[in-house]
Amino acid sequence: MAAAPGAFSLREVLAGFQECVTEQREVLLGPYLCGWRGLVRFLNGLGAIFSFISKDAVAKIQIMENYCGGERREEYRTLQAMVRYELSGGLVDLQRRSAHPDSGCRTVLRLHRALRWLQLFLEGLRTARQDASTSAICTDSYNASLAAYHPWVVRKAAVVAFCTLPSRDAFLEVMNVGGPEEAVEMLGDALPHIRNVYGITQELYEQHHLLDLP
Ligand SMILES: CCCCCCCCCCCCC/C=C/[C@@H](O)[C@H](COP(=O)(O)O)NC(=O)CCCCCCCCCCCCCCC
Repeated sequence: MAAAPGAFSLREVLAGFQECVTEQREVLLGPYLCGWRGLVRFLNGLGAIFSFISKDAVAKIQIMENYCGGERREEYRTLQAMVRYELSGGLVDLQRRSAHPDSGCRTVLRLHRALRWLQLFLEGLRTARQDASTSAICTDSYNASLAAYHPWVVRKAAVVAFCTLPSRDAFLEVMNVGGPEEAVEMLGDALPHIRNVYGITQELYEQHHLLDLP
C-alpha cells in the first residue's frame, strides 16, 4: 500500500537527516531543523497531551531558525561553523545560564539529546514484535536517553503522555509510509542517517567539551 498522494509522510521528514550531512561530514543546520519541524508536525498529530513537548521543541527550533535567518546567518550554515563562531566569540555560557542563555550550542545540545531518543525509539519500533506496545518502546527509549536530563515532574508527565500512544501497527500506519512492512523497511533505510548525524554531533561536542552546557 503506497502513501496517499500529497499526504505527509515520515519518509520525507527523516530524509532531512540524510540531506543535512555533507561530503566533508559537516551538518547543515537548514535541513536538520527542517527534519525537526516535520517531526513536530507528527507529534502534534498524536494529540494535545503531547503539546508540552512540542511547545518546547518548537521554541528551540525557532531559536535556531532565528540564528540561521539572522544577520550572522553565514556562521550558522553548519553545526561546525556555529560551534567555531560561538566559542571564539565567547557567546556560550559554559558554567551557568547568564549572558547567553539561548546560545546555538546549548539549544542544539537539547535537540541532539532528543535525537538519541528518536534513534532508540525508531530502532525499537522497527525491531519489536508486531504486538509490542509502542508506549513501552517509547518509555524504554526515553529512560535510556532524555530522562537523565529532565526533572521528576517532566519525566512523570512524559510517561503519562506515552501511555496514550496507539499500538505498534497503528503507529506505523500514522507514519503514512504504507503498510507496516514498508514502514519497517523505511525505518531500516533512515536509521543509519540519524545515527550518523548523532555521531558527528556527539564527536564535535565532545571535542569542544560542550556536552554538559547549562
Ligand atoms: C512518539 C511520542 C513522542 C514522545 C517524545 C519524547 C520526548 C520526550 C521529551 C519530553 C520533553 C518535555 C518538555 C520539556 C523539556 C525541557 O525541559 C528540556 C530541557 O530544555 P531546557 O534546558 O531549555 O529547559 N527540553 C528538551 O529536552 C528538548 C526536548 C525536545 C523534544 C523533541 C521531541 C520531538 C518528538 C518528535 C516525535 C515524532 C515521532 C514521530 C515518529 C514517527
